Amino acid sequence: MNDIVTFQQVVKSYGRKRALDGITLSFPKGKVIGLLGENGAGKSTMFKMMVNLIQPTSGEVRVLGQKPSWRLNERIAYLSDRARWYKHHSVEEAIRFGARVFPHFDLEKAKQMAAFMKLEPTQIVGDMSKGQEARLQLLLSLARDVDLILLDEPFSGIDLLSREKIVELMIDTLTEGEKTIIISTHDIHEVEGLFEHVLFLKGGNVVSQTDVEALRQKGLSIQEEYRRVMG
Ligand SMILES: Nc1ncnc2c1ncn2[C@@H]1O[C@H](COP(=O)(O)OP(=O)(O)OP(=O)(O)O)[C@@H](O)[C@H]1O
Repeated sequence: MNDIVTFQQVVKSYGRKRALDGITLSFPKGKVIGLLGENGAGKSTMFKMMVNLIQPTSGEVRVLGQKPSWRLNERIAYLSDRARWYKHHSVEEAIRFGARVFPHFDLEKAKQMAAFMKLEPTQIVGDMSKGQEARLQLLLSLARDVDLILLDEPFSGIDLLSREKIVELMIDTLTEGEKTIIISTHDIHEVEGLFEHVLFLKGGNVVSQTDVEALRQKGLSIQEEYRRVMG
């Protein structure tokens, strides 16, 4: 199995609104993948389907070769674009809580990432800035030793320099392994170096998908390709 997630003719309707319009695509295994598209293109809807939070109106989704289910979610880390952490927890407590409740959580890795992301162990979530909380959320997902990591807009609220550092850390730690990471973001320029494969979504359908190496060989950046296919 070379594809970790597949969508076959997937439609999702909310009343008369079609969030996904018969989408057929597959996400290759073992890569860092960008799921890119304008507001309302259907990215969050796709993530939620992969973790069984919503079901397709019609069509079929397969994740790790199976129908999405709560049981399968043990092998997936999912960071929602609306995620909030417990306000009263300190960074240290959040990490210990993560180790208790999330399957395959690497406590040591989480502590190292917190230090790298300049989060003090005693800092309280309720007192954090948006960007600090976003860093905490991100590390709690990245510290899980799972097959598939889904990050829905993980960098929003994180300032430019911190984002660049975090992206560097992710490039160092993620691009070599077996894991598949799917990331949606609007900050394409700053995370260019992270992606190995990109999918472009528009109006509930995939308009293009390509390996980033193939783009580079054509002398194109992801941002230039985005403008070309979305324009
Ligand atoms: N619960 C819902 N009820 C009605 N419409 C919805 C619901 N959830 C999503 N939609 C609609 O489905 C479409 C796709 O939404 P989705 O959140 O998947 O987009 P997105 O690509 O993640 O957007 P963004 O980049 O703004 O986060 C949008 O038009 C949105 O308004």
